[in-house]
Amino acid sequence: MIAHLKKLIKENEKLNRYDINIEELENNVIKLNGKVDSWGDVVDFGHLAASLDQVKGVINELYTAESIKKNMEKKVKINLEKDKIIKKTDVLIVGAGITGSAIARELAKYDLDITVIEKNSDIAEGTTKANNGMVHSGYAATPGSLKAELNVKGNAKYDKWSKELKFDFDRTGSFVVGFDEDDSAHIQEYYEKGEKNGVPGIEILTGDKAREIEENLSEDVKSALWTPSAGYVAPYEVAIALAENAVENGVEILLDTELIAVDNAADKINIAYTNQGRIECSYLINAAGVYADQVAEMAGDRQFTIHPRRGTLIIFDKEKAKVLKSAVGTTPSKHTKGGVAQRTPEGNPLWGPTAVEVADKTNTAVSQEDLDTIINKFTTIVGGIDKKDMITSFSGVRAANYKEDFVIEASEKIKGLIQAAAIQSPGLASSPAIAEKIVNILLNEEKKLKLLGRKIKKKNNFQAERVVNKPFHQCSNHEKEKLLAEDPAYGHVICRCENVTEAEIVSAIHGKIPARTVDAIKRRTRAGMGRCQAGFCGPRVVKILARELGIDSEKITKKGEGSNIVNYRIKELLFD
Ligand SMILES: O=P(O)(O)OC[C@H](O)CO
Repeated sequence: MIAHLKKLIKENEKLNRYDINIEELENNVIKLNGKVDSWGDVVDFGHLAASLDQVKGVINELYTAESIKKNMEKKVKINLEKDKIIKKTDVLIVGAGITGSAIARELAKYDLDITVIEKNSDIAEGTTKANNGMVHSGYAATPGSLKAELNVKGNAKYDKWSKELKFDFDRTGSFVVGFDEDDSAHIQEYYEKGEKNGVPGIEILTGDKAREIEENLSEDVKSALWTPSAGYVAPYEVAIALAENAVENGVEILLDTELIAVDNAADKINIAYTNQGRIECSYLINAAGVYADQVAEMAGDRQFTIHPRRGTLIIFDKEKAKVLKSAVGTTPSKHTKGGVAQRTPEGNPLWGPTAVEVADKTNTAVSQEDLDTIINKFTTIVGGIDKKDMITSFSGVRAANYKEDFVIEASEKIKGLIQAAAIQSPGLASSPAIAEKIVNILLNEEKKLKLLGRKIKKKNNFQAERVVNKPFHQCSNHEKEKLLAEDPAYGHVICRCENVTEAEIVSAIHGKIPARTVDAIKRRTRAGMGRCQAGFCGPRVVKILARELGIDSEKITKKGEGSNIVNYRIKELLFD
């Protein structure tokens, strides 16, 4: 393997993007020789020192570039043979996570034809769904960075977003707590950064003062950074709300549609080849999350590498909703600003994430070590919650780059390519401001390049308010009676933990962005998110999906191709 890497390194002309001396690089790779059995080992070694970290970046890039090239050659050939044109569009957004959805909705304010492609079967199915939902205040970002600029701006826009798009947002404030002098130094550093970044109301409190706000904080907490502007949301709910509102304003979203190659002849974006056929477009916005480096490579201008960083989260029973009012974070540790104990807007305590570098972008495993790290860290900070209150755990993968800052820019090399990449924390908080920045970049690029050749005007019929039904269990008795008279399926409770009715599930299946998988139903209605974790409602949801989509239950999946739930039937599903 080492010999192969060395050959690749020598052949590759792009190494200077890391300012790496080839000799030094080779020496470092040689140092790894004999100690490396697997790709995972390379990753571990890669984090021993900064120079080795760079080695890992280059190795990662070389491998990615090589495999993309091979895949593209293979897939484009197949696709060109089909030569099917799906559509022509002004702007193609790749990726329907929080970033892509926010950009789509912001661009929908303009007189543009906009298409979003998402390789997964639903919105927010990648990194977004496993985000902890923290709308950070902005104390951790390095002043002068894009993260610093966009975090504070984005955070301030959440009240308006929440009102217009009708998602839950709790601006509860957040702490970073300290136990000793080391922690105090970190808190002081965060305070100074926060002040420079313009975080409103930031202050350092004594432990006692912090306990006046958050009574279950450990007596051992001696000091705390307090930022009242922090809050939390359900990240998938925000992404779906944005995407639905984008659709309400004319955006087309194509799910299960994967970018496989880009025609960039004459150094400009011309055609995006997908697994469904080709899309002709003038602009391509890369919001592809952990795959953004691969998309940039396909589009012809890759200046960054995404190295996946896994984070595990634990969710606890809603019975423990009252344990914390605000979000309580810790001081930084390797690869993370610290992790947080907080609540979801529905009241489930949520702890994490961990931060573990992984080689594979699809590695969302949960290890016992991850779980122990979270439990050990937060049980020393907050009282009143125990392991037995856990209802689920899961992992997501952050889209980290080596600069540890967002990449938000127009390509200088490929006309029409705009990057919204390396969006890791505080990406969720920053997303309203990221979307605005991308729109400004696109408007400026068009003025300069005239790829569309017309003036882009603001629409006067943009509908900012999302049309969405209130959950049935939150309706007044009068509203419930009215709904029941219209549709008796509101009287049929499918998810008993979260009080979700059959009518709501059916409505999600036929919604603006149809929910066609069990997880998509869960993200829109909360069916399966409760204490029993779909033990009761799971099979019933499968049956309703099969009926409404007119397909066999064996074809129903948890989250798209390859995740079928029922293998074969030995008898009919009898329950109702
Ligand atoms: O661990 P970090 O620094 O990537 O942050 C992740 C989450 O935003 C913490 O709330």
